[in-house]
Amino acid sequence: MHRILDGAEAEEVGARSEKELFGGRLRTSHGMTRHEGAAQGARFFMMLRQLPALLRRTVQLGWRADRKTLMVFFVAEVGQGAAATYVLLSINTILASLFMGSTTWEHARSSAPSLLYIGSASTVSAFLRAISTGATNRLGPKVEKLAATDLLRRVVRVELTSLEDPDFRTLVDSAQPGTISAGRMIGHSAAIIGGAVSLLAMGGVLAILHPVLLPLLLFVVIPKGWGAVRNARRSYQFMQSRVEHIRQQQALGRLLTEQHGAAELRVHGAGAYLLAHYESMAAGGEAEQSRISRNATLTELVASAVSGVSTVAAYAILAALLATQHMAMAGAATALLAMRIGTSGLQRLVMSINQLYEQALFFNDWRRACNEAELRAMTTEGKSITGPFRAMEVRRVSYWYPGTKVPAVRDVSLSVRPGEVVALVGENGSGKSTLAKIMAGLYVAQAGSVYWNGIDIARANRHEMFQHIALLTQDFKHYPFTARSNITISDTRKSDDVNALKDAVSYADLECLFNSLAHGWDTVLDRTFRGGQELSGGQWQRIALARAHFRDADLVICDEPTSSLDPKSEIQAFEKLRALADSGKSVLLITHRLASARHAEQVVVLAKGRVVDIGAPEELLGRPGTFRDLYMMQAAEFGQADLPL
Ligand SMILES: Nc1ncnc2c1ncn2[C@@H]1O[C@H](COP(=O)(O)OP(=O)(O)OP(=O)(O)O)[C@@H](O)[C@H]1O
Repeated sequence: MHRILDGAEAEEVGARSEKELFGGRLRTSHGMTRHEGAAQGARFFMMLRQLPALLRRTVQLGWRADRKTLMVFFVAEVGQGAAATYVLLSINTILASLFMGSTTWEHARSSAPSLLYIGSASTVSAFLRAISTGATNRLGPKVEKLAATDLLRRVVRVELTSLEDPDFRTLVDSAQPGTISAGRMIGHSAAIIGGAVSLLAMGGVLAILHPVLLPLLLFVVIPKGWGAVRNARRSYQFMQSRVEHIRQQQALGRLLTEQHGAAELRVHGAGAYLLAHYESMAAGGEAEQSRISRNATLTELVASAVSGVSTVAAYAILAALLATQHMAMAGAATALLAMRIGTSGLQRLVMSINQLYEQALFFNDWRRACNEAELRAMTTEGKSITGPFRAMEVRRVSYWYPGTKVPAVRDVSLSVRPGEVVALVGENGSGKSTLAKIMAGLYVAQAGSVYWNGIDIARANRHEMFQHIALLTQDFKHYPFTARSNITISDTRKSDDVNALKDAVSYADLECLFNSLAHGWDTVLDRTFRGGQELSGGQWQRIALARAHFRDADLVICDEPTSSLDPKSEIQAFEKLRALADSGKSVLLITHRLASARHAEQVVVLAKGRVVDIGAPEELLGRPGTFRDLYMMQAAEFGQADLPL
């Protein structure tokens, strides 16, 4: 049986796991997600100051999600407030009549219609409450969906470098709860608006009865509000300090459950090892959460005690007003009723404000992520790229990954023309993939320029440029969709074009495979879905080839496109890429198979980010240099010492 660890022990065990797996104790920095309110301390009045803006934002979201339902909600809430005022004032009239002293049959009879009206007003109020609850329940999910899609729409457009930036990733991750918060804020805002309307009604009645009753109401409720806000701040700060931990814990959880890598995990016995670390990392969070709950209970107790004392004082003052004849009996009875209703209403109001504020802290992360994603979006402006591809010129380009001092690509120049295969070769880490991403317009070089048909792509509309490019990378996506969608996803504008699909399938020699799939082209290529099927690595690579072909782009960028193919298929694949170039397309080919580079018009050899050799393959093989050395090394491995000169 597991021994329950105390807080310090659990923290220590969690820290050990983090060090072993992730190289150190995690930063508890909030990165971009630091929220001023939580950092300064969410003071009650600061919260009240923010309330109008919060309500405005929630209403705006509700308006965007479903304006008709929002209007219905408002009408129902105002109606409830009016009904509550009417009921209370009518009760006061009846009580006044009863306390006149003579409880005669006439008095009772004259009160009967008022009682009937009170009953009707209460029924209407209940009816309106049901309508406003229904409207709130309908709006919440709609707003949540709106917030989630708003965020995804923005994130999907950001520059690739932003997705590799850990701060931005943390921000996007911590914005996820914010989308749920947006939905919840509708409910809390509804409660605030409804509560404020009925409180205004109660306050109005109390003010009519005696002005001192109004501040009394506040004294009872303010301590509760203070406690709630204090706890909201704690739980937000806790969540923020654990965002990084939670991400890493979730990564461990995924490793334990996902199919990819499951075989290795079992054979190497890494499952139990990772599970143990998962448990110890979770223990740290658990201990912290228990500490926060203890503090929250303490705060609640203090708040309830102070509020209790205020309630006793309020009733004592009411009794004093009655005793000193500053208030009539009927008025005191109505005031008691209004105080009772008002106190619980005000308490609910304070709680709703607090809950709205708590959700707003997460919602603000969502807003921050949306704004940041907007700032990091790839521009859709710039010079238009139209007409067929004529040339790409790379001139003295250098690129540094964010936070690195050594450039991954330095001072590189080359060109690509229609009908050419340009092969990028070089050792691991020499900068080939980075250069390909720069040429694809995914990274913007810090020095030098890339020109597409003479237009500097840093100043061009890159979305238009992408329409001319197909990308086939080493880590191409295995979409958990049908075989058909896995190919047509490269150009969704023509996903119904059966002839283009057939061409792509035939290009990648996939006919036999597709005919053998249980549901043909409609088979889902993921075993974790019912009826799904898994493919081999080589078969997946053919799907990726078909995907690139389906796009029918001017420039095809292939990063190690054949690493999983058998020798025969590999030779065929290179022949197909050659044929693609012969049909007028351009191919940028990254490969470690130097024999295949021989079919290129131009070979560019990279070392430590620099071009160390460039020229036609025969030319490079004919003179001493890196390409010739590497080629000889590979040839010797296959027992072909002679160069194919
Ligand atoms: N996202 C990244 N952030 C920071 N550094 C990176 C990133 N990607 C690559 N690098 C670094 O940039 C350098 C060039 O990497 P790149 O992937 O371009 O090499 P490559 O020639 O394609 O290697 P390989 O043949 O192994 O695929 C390497 O030192 C690598 O560590």
